[in-house]
Amino acid sequence: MPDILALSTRDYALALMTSLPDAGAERKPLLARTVSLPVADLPALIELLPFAAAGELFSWVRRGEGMVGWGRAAEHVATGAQRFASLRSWWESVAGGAIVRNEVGVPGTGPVAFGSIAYAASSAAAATLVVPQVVVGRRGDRAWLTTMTTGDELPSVIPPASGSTPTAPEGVTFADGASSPTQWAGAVAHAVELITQGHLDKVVLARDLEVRSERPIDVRWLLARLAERYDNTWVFSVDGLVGATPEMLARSEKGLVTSRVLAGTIRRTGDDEHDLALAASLARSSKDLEEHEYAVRSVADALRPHCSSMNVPETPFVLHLPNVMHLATDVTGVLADGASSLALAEALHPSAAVCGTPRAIADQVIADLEGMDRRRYAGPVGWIDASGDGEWGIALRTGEVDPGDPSRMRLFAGCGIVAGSDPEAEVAESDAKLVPMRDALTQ
Ligand SMILES: C=C(O[C@@H]1C=C(C(=O)O)C=C[C@H]1O)C(=O)O
Repeated sequence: MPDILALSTRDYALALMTSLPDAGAERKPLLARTVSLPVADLPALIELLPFAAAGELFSWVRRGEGMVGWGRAAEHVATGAQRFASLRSWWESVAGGAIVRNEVGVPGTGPVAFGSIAYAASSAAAATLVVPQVVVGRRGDRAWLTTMTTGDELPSVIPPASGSTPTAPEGVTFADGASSPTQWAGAVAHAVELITQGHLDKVVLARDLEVRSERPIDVRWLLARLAERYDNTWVFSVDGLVGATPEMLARSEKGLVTSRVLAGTIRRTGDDEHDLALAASLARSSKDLEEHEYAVRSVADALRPHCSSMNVPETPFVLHLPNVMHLATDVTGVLADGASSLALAEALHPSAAVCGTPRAIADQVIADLEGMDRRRYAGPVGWIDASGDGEWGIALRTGEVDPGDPSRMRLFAGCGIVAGSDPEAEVAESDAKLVPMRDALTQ
């Protein structure tokens, strides 16, 4: 294994391509070493990412804190109904058998894996956990560097410097995905009918857009734009899935569990005074409050068996993002059964924020009306450490780089549909939710 931190970023990318661990390498124990880094001169985390293929770059960053990683020391892929269980048991054995030197000791240090999980058991997309070769993290006034390998020797550690300048996408075009906005409005109208007839209370319907660029998409460009503009979100990159999600499915840290539930949305106009009036109307809108209530209940019900005490606020607050505002509720609990963050994400997925109520009927309506595979959109995305602590957001405001053609991507966005939903307004809301990724690709 070459000394990866001593290489230029371009050489590094080449070295990476020629030194991926062979199939048998994962059977060796994972070696992980975390050292403290001086915070003072550390560049912004996303700026540290080297030039590499989309699937080799990892990010979980909010307001300059979090982690970035690159390379692959180990990985596990799973599909089907057992995908969560398969990832969990793989991680338990890898992290449990790891040889670790950790001089920092905060959540996210030591062995760590980034993951993203297909929304549906029937999806053609997989669920993956990837242990990067290098992770750099920052939290408050602490920063660290973790190197990991399943080979014999850890890469030698030198303080990281900024990677090369990311390249802007060029000649980007967008085309309808599985359905045109008009067809999708038809699906929404159909869903409203099913709800009015009493078949279900709420269903979340999504649509997709096909993106083509004249050159391979440099995900570092997208991450930097998203981080700069959406500081109320977690800016993620896992295995070519890139986005800025405002919704935290499950965070678990030292026995405290939190989940940020979003449902109920209004578009921003750009006029601050008008937006404040809209925020007030959102907080009073019975349609949005109803949609929100279903989502909060689904999260609280799924967390309760794992918690000794819980706090479920009765009234949501309004979360302001540059493109939209959401009704939001932060649910917290004290963990009673030692479930890992990934096990909690499994228990919570899919919440009514991305599926509906009742869940089984909503899932069937989604399968019948959406006419597409959500792949990893609306599935959990995040990270887990050796203690099981971690953060799993819902992969929203996101796009997936085509693994076979890095100049192509698919973007996704969806809306909660209830009895009072208007199909045209839902098309406009889904357009607003596509704005972060569209802008990152074009501006
Ligand atoms: C489904 C999405 O967003 C979800 C649906 C929301 C709504 O319908 O109001 C709000 C936030 C998210 O929970 C998406 O962004 O694609």
